[in-house]
Amino acid sequence: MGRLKTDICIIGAGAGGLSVAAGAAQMGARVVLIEGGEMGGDCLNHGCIPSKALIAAAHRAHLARSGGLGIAPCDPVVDFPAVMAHVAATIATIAPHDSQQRFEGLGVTVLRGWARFTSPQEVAVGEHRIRARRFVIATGSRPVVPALPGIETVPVLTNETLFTLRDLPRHLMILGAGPIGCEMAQAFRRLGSLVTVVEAKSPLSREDPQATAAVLAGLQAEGVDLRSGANVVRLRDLGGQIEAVLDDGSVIVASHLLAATGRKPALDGLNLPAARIACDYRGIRVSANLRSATNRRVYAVGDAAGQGQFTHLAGAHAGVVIRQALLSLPARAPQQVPRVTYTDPELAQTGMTEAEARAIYGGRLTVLTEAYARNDRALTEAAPQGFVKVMAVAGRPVGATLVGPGAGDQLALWQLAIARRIKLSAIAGLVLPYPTRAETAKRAAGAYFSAKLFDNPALKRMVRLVQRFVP
Ligand SMILES: Cc1cc2nc3c(=O)[nH]c(=O)nc-3n(C[C@H](O)[C@H](O)[C@H](O)COP(=O)(O)OP(=O)(O)OC[C@H]3O[C@@H](n4cnc5c(N)ncnc54)[C@H](O)[C@@H]3O)c2cc1C
Ligand SMILES: NC(=O)c1ccc[n+]([C@@H]2O[C@H](COP(=O)([O-])OP(=O)(O)OC[C@H]3O[C@@H](n4cnc5c(N)ncnc54)[C@H](O)[C@@H]3O)[C@@H](O)[C@H]2O)c1
Repeated sequence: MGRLKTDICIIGAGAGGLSVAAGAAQMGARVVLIEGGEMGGDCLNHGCIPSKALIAAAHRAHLARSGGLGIAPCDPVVDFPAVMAHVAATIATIAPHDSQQRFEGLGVTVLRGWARFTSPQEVAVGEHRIRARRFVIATGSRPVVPALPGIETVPVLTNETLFTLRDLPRHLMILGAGPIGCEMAQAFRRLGSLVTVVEAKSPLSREDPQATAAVLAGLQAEGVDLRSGANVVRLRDLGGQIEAVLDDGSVIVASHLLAATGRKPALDGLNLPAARIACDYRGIRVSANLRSATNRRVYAVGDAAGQGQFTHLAGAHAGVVIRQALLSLPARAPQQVPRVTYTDPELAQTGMTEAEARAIYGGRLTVLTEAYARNDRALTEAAPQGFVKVMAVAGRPVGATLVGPGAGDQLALWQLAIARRIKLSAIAGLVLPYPTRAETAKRAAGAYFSAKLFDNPALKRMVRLVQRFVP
């Protein structure tokens, strides 16, 4: 049995754990990193990377099928095994960055196995016992499969198995229209599957309703059969087919079933009581600095910290832990976390939605909406759908909602502006390259001032006065 003493012991080598490990090791700390599954965690192996690689292939098929701008549409031949080979190759290209070899090269001790606490200051993995000054729980989350009558009798795909498919589903039924459900519905539809989505409540319910409507209109126009406010009351295996009976009496018969009904923190098996670490359904109970409320040696990052499920949030959490655990500096988890749903059109959000801002600021809120239909680049592409909506208070943005191609990339400007409290006047005054979709940001910001500038009798009088005297 190996007994190890270290400065930091990290459980989970996904986005959060790897970022803490890389930062801590390169700053001179002794680091033990424990991974029970695959290095790289969910994002690399079963999440962001395979889903976005699949979405990219589906986008190509969609472009070919759409034609337009003088290009005749065609019925693309989708070679699904080749599409999945692209997905696997993308993972393989990125994997070395997250590999055991790379981390050992950085001086990290990497142990493969499932970790469990044996006491408030010790973790066991296989034959090893690790005592550490600080522990970081970075164990991520797992898909929740709903306990529907008959679900145990049918094969259920989750994100952990979806990307191992070798044959294109003839008819994919998806439970849940959150980001996973919507992204995968559109991708599989574009690749040629029939797709039915059953959503118990409302699709993308966190998002701005106007933005959601634009995304859903796109999905439905492409043939995704979306059943909102519908519940599956019974599932049955018809021998190679899956039958779902909904609460309105309708019946769906599909070849495949994907559960995209949310995720719960992966804390089972950690034996948290042995370390006096409190948790709830969201994750480890942590303070604003991500430290366990009940065991001060312990931090949680990423999905396990229960503050949101995004790779960039896990990365930001890692920085918060490193500041405190290595440098003894204060730090807090970020409050303003952007999110993007990678449908076409993309839906990107940072800061407050209109509804959130209105609830807080009431009449002080100004909402500035700028449609891409007024953007020259969008018009050259004959893709005028979507808009930028900016929530502004006292001359500064407090939220931004973007819908359209590349909305996620264009969100960066608003993320910075809101985080750094940059004034709308600064954005309106930017010189941006023409023609770009980013100009929509400048126009939206400019709209805050245009009424004051162009419909202002006092200003008009002043301009006329000045004009009388200038030579
Ligand atoms: C289909 C899908 C698409 C997504 N797309 C996006 C996206 O586009 N953008 C985005 O920002 N986010 C996306 N996400 C979310 C993103 O994948 C997660 O938020 C991110 O992976 C969380 O990182 P993490 O480090 O907290 O956990 P993970 O990456 O899940 O890593 C946790 C690791 O801990 C290991 N582990 C767990 N328990 C133990 C234990 N007891 N002992 C040892 N090891 C353990 C696991 O094996 C795993 O490798 C997506 C998720 C899914 C499912
Ligand atoms: N682009 C991205 O950044 C991205 C992409 C995918 C996933 N993620 C992360 O992963 C998390 C999980 O995604 P998700 O889409 O699985 O979860 P989610 O919780 O966001 O959405 C799940 C949906 O399933 C519905 N639902 C729950 N039980 C149901 C049932 N029995 N029948 C029908 N519908 C049911 C819910 O009402 C909800 O709309 C997200 O919250 C997000 O943080 C991010």
